[in-house]
Amino acid sequence: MGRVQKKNAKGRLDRYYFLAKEKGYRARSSFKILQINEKYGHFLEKSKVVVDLCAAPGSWCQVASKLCPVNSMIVGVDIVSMKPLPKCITFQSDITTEDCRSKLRGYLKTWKADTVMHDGAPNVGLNWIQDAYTQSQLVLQALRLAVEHLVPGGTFVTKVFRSKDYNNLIWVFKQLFDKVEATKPPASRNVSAEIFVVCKGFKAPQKLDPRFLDPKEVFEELPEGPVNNESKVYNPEIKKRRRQGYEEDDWTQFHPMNILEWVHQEEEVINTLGTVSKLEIDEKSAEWTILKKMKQTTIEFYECCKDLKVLGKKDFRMLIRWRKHAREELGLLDKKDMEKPAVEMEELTEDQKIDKELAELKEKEKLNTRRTKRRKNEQKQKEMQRLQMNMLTDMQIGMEAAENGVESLFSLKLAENTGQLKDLAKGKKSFIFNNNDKGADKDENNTKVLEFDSKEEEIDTLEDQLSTMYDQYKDDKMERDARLRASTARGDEEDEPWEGMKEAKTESSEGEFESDEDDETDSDDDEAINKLIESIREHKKKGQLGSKASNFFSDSIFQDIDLNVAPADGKKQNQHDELHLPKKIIDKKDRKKGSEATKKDETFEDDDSEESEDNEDNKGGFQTVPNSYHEKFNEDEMDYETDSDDEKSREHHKAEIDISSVEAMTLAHDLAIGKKSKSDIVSEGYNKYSFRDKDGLPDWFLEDEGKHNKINRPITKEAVTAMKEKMKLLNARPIKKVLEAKGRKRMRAARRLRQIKRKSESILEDGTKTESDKASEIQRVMKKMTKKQDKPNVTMVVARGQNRGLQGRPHGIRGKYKMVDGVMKHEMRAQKRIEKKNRKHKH
Ligand SMILES: C[S@@+](CC[C@H](N)C(=O)[O-])C[C@H]1O[C@@H](n2cnc3c(N)ncnc32)[C@H](O)[C@@H]1O
Repeated sequence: MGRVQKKNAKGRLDRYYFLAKEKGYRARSSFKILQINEKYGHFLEKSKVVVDLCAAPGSWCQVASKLCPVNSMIVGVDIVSMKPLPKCITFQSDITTEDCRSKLRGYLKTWKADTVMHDGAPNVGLNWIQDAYTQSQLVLQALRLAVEHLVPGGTFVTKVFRSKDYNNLIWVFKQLFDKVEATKPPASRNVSAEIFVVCKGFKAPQKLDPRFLDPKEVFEELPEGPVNNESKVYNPEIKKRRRQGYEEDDWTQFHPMNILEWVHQEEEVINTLGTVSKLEIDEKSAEWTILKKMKQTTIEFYECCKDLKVLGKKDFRMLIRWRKHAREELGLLDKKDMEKPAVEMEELTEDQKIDKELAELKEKEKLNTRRTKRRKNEQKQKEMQRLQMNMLTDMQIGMEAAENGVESLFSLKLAENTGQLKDLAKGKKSFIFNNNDKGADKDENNTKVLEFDSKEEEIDTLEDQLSTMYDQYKDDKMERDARLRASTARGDEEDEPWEGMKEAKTESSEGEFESDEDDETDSDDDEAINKLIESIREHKKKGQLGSKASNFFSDSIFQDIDLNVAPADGKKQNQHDELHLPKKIIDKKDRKKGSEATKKDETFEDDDSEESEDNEDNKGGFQTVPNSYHEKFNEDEMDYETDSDDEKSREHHKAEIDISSVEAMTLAHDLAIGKKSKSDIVSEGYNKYSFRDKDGLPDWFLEDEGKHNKINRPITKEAVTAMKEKMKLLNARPIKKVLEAKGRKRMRAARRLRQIKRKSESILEDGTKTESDKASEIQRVMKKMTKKQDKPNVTMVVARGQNRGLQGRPHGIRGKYKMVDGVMKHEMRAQKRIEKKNRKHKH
């Protein structure tokens, strides 16, 4: 039993009191209904109409308004006046009167309540008899109102007190509800005799026997019979119908008894506990000084003695055990105990001992298997949760490995069992443990041990495993992450800032650069270029090019290239046969023949010059063809006429270029002001990361390295400012809502126009009217349809005094109205006054 609270002023200031203050509830009893609601299936959350009987000061109403669905109707009534509550209707009335019934009916109208709550307690106090009687009456009245207003299946929560009428009331509740349960929420003080009864599933009988709600019938006295108080101790909630009323000359319900008297008592010991309210302790008595020292005389024992009415079975057992020890201490052993012959334990035979041990072992084994099963289940559950919550990160790799192996990929326990732990400790990793290898030997733990002949083989296998796991991890990640899927499909470099000219990933391109440097034949160059284009096309087909690269290669000149891979033997063919350049460009080239002003691409300057020397007509070599995209960056380097198509194409590129990072902006600035040239960018591409030896490195390693091994590009203040401006502009764009509203406005205007048209047409078709009539009618229609509709006048109403918190239309108000607080109305009036004054001054 927990600590018993004191029922004095200080005792009331318990944690619920402070909690209620903190949460803004008007009374600590709010927690009672909160706890009841929690325990009995959150019925408030499902209630659209709630009636709170005896609601003052209103904390239950507050809870209801918080938990019930939005726009629920909460009606509270109390005999005393209540401060208005937001979202609640409250009124003052005695729930036992006809006035209350009719008012309630008036508020609920045709609605039926899902929940009726009653926390009534008579206000008289001091007089126990009067209290108990009026309380039971109040409960019956509350039940009457509940029966009148509850929906079938509805819930009724009421407070009852431990009294003679308790069982009778419970019996009545059971006739009217499917499920009736008594509860004492933790927020209800132990010192209080209040109990809450939760009745669920209102049966809503067609006809109700009036005797159910008649106090005279319900609380009718039963013929006297023997009282079994003992049963009250061990089964306080016994469902027997006993209507005995109050005992003769017993007008109180509070019966204290001296504890020593009970200890000395020989008969009816347990029965006494059923009748007594409190066991009083006389601290001065000599016997108590002995009993006080017993280890059984605990703080809990003291607390239990204070109020026997609120004790449970466990507490009564503790009291009875304490009495036995007390009697032993005082030398008052029970006669029965004295008479009882001591039971001697017979020695077990050998067979019996073995049987017992066996049974114990079996039990242990059972427990063990149960425990392992439970652990496995728990692990599975965790795993499921991880999956559901998308918590699978790189850690997953290790987790999956743990699932594959006995315990993990590197099971030290297993190494210990096989005697290899020492070698491992020395750093000799010449073995791993794997469950999946079929050819491996099985050790006693049903685990296969793989021994490797050489270190290399071991490393290879490990790498294979890691690569497979990494692939699987990537697949899983792609499956889960749609964004990742999309970005992979677009190409991984999508969001990366400009990194300079990247080393081509394909073997062919790598070879190409090398062959360039080695100064090999032109045919080799051509072949390599063809391969490069081919590989680009393949990438494009697979959608593996980044958006910038896609933009670049989507230029029309690339579409027209007819790839014809040059023969590897190096035989030179006509350049036009090998690589068909777009006709447009060839024409331009032809037109340019003989012109000395041809400027060449800086990057391939040497090659081009060589070629021009070799072949004047540019027939023998590959010609770098300028396109509009290049022109944008280096217009003065290009020398060809621009026609309208080129203009369009240039515009198209301009529109598509989106500088999305400060680095890119810096680069763009540098290019624009001539601080950087194209060749600078190309040479920047050759950085310390460009020629890394990637041979044989696993994908996961390269990918991870790619994320971090990047050149730190300088950024300028101007670029940062430009980016900020760009973002500002982006932010300044109207939000979706505004755009939608504008769209709606336009739609309405179009609809009006259509209507005007339709009406005008019908007017025009009317043969009975003159032309002038028709014209004036059309004008009228147009005026009517385009007229701005005046906003309806809204009357501001301030509710003062008793009217505060009143629901519904205020008396004497017509048309649209709005409830406002006084301050707002005053302020608005003042504002209008000032405006009027200003207008006058201006005139
Ligand atoms: C314990 S309080 C209720 C507290 C309320 N549930 C809350 O949390 O704020 C008991 C209330 O019952 C009211 N009461 C007692 N007899 C009543 C009656 N006949 N009709 C209406 N209310 C009554 C008292 O006025 C008192 O406010």
